[in-house]
Amino acid sequence: MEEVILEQIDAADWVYRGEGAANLVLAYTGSHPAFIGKVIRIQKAPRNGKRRVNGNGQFTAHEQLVWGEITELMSSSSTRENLEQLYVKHVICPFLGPKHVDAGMRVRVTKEFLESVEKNVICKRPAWRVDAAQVDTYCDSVLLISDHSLFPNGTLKSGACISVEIKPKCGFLPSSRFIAEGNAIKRCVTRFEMHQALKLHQKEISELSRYNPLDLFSNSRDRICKAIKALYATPQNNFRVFLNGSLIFGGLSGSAGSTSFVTSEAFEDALKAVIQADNGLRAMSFIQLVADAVYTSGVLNHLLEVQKLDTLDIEGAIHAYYNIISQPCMVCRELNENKVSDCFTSLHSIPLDESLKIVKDFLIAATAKDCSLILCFRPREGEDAGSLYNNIHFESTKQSFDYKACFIDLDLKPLNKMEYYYELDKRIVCFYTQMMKMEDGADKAFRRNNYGSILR
Ligand SMILES: O=P(O)(O)O[C@@H]1[C@@H](OP(=O)(O)O)[C@H](OP(=O)(O)O)[C@H](O)[C@H](OP(=O)(O)O)[C@H]1OP(=O)(O)O
Ligand SMILES: Nc1ncnc2c1ncn2[C@@H]1O[C@H](COP(=O)(O)OP(=O)(O)OP(=O)(O)O)[C@@H](O)[C@H]1O
Ligand SMILES: [Zn+2]
Repeated sequence: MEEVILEQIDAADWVYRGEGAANLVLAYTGSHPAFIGKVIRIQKAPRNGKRRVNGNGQFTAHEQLVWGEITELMSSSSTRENLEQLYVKHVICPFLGPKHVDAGMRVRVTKEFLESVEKNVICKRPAWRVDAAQVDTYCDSVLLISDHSLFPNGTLKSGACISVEIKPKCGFLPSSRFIAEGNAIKRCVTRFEMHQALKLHQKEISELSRYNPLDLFSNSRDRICKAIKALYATPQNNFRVFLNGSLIFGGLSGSAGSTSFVTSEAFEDALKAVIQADNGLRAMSFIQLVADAVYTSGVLNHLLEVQKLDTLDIEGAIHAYYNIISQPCMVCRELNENKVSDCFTSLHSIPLDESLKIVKDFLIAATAKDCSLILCFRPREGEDAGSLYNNIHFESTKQSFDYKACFIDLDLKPLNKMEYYYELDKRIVCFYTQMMKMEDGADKAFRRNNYGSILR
């Protein structure tokens, strides 16, 4: 195909779909065959002038060591943007399968295209996202990927299409021997639950989520359903629903508050287009449908395997990181000399390739702990044995759906985030442990007072 360059005149065909901290995502509304059914992912630049810790430019020398053995990543004369795409294609895709991952392709854009897009979508963007970052108009390409909230070649005649986006986060409890005794709580309380407590304290969320990732990854139909119900009740940034590509549930580009009566009524109404159930039953039917698809597709089993590449936990991997950057280990330095356990000392004497593997696997797992899954459904009319898609028969509404499952936001995590990961982990665990102690203390005081009053 002749190379297409997106220019100022093309900007009007791209409409706001959503955004995260790093990228702005636009859906195509025009008629160019190369772009129908696609979205573009445009990199943002923070307004405070600081580069994101994800960084731009190329791999650092230490990153070249970590990723060096994956020749496909090294052989390019690439920019960071190309590397991101090659990382999805050559590192993540083999784990999750090409059916569930679209690495996309880079498309060249002019500065005027990006400036025009920025102007067109500004009114759709949440104010806090606008304040935080703008389109990086110095990029000369954007990533073109399939619009996973639609079916390719879908026409309006082929019926409505409903998709759900789930950010499942980490689905297992770590069991690494490097976890300090004082942090043993990590072995029995999920990272998600502990992080919620800190987020609430920092007012990043207004209520604790009811979602437990262990339920979603449990492989049990009932527990998966429990997880989807919890995501529906407290969606935050973990759950959204789109109808024909338009948001009908959850927070666009950020966190949503807990589901109110009004929100659930509106959702119930929007579901009319796809779920053939009585009013009041559609949302529950939809939740069941999503749970069935998660269960039968088994896609989360693959994701969990990738997450579990993090075998040592950040408390172990951080030492390997210092080996790679050839600097004194700040973690061991902070522990006073007789407290540095033998297992840390032994980690500092492993061969370099072992350290590289530990950190590489940790970073791949970090991608898998932060990505999202989009499940997209369309009602199937009549028998279509030739369909490319999985089929699910939904007994409670007597409907059949085609569905597909794709992962998005499979970004490469920068090596220089390792210290941040260590610090964040410490903060999360510390806050949670303190909170438990205080609750325990308050509980004891409560019991003391009550027994006291009973005795009196
Ligand atoms: O550290 P976490 O678990 O809070 O994850 C971050 C996410 O927070 P959340 O899912 O809300 O807890 C965070 O999501 P939000 O921006 O809060 O929606 C990002 O996905 C961040 O990744 P990156 O810095 O954009 O590459 C994520 O950072 P990574 O840890 O994946 O690098
Ligand atoms: N291929 C896609 N198909 C449909 N919708 C998409 C696609 N990619 C992204 N989106 C939508 O755009 C939103 C933002 O995309 P994405 O998560 O990739 O941004 P990000 O800036 O990388 O996020 P983060 O804050 O996690 O770094 C998603 O939450 C999703 O709703
Ligand atoms: Zn160390």
